[in-house]
Amino acid sequence: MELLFGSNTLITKKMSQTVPLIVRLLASSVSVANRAGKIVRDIMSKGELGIIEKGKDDYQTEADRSAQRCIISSLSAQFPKIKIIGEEDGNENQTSDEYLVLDADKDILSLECPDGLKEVKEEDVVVWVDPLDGTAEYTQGFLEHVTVLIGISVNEKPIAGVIHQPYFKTIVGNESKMGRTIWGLKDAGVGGFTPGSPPESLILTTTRSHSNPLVENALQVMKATQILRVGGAGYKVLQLLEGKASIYVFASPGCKKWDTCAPEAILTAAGGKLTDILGSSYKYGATVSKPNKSGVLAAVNDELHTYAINRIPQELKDKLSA
Ligand SMILES: Nc1ncnc2c1ncn2[C@@H]1O[C@H](COP(=O)(O)O)[C@@H](OP(=O)(O)O)[C@H]1O
Ligand SMILES: [Mg+2]
Ligand SMILES: [Mg+2]
Ligand SMILES: [Mg+2]
Repeated sequence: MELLFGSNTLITKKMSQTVPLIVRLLASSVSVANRAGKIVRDIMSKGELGIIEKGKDDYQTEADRSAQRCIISSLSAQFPKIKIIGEEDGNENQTSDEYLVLDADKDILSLECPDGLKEVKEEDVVVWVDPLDGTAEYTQGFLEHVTVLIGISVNEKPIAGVIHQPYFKTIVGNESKMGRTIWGLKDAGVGGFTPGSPPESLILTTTRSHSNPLVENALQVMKATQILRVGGAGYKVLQLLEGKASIYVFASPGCKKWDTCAPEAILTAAGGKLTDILGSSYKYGATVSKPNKSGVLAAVNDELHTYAINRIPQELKDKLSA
């Protein structure tokens, strides 16, 4: 009787406690990323991509626009004071009831919030949204490279994030399920996939569609046994998380804060590191410049990250220093 009374009290106490903002925001981000992934698939199935050329080798499709509208409408409806920055211009203030998602993932809601994040307020948070990472690959049919990225930063640092893969196929019995969502939270861990150990030999991952002589130079000096060339910052960091590659090298401007915020948060939560090619961390506050001018260098652990930084020639570092 005493035991029953004790556990009931505990349950009541737990339910009456409110879930911290960061956990609620991550749980909502997981739900909305799933919906954005469905939008990305539906637009591809209809076949009307509505491609716009934003710049050289830089495209936007109806999927980028609609997925961003879904994510920004849904998160701003629930967290009105949070600053949300999305890749696609002219979309920030557009809200749409059609795509409104007000659910929050139940498993994430039950995560224990790390002590240092329990008191975070909406005003301290900036969310970076890449509604479709790997647009070039999306238009060319390399659909498994495509991800939806929602990165959560607090006081300029990426502390949580979601990478959703709309085209990841899981076979359950006779049925196949499309899409999976990977998440990470600083000091709490990562989930949604099976982490893999780094490969035995040095395997690099890099851009498939935005290479240039600087990018190639940085790859050559690493003395790797293999170089994987795939689309999207999200997909490349997933390859690190899954043990398919150990270093992501991109010695070029081109990636922006929305490309790296979510991947950096998840990689860091898993024990890895993402910086520019000089080894300095990017900041993710509301007023920072959007381009990652000094490239991207990410590794599964500190040792491999240091190895890579040390191999980049000083001349190349000078060329890319901001
Ligand atoms: N030279 C460049 N010009 C424009 N965008 C670039 C770029 N280099 C990289 N990016 C952006 O960085 C992300 C990862 O690039 P990559 O696949 O080449 O590694 C892509 O995001 P989006 O697909 O979301 O635009 C891509 O557009
Ligand atoms: Mg783009
Ligand atoms: Mg991107
Ligand atoms: Mg994009």
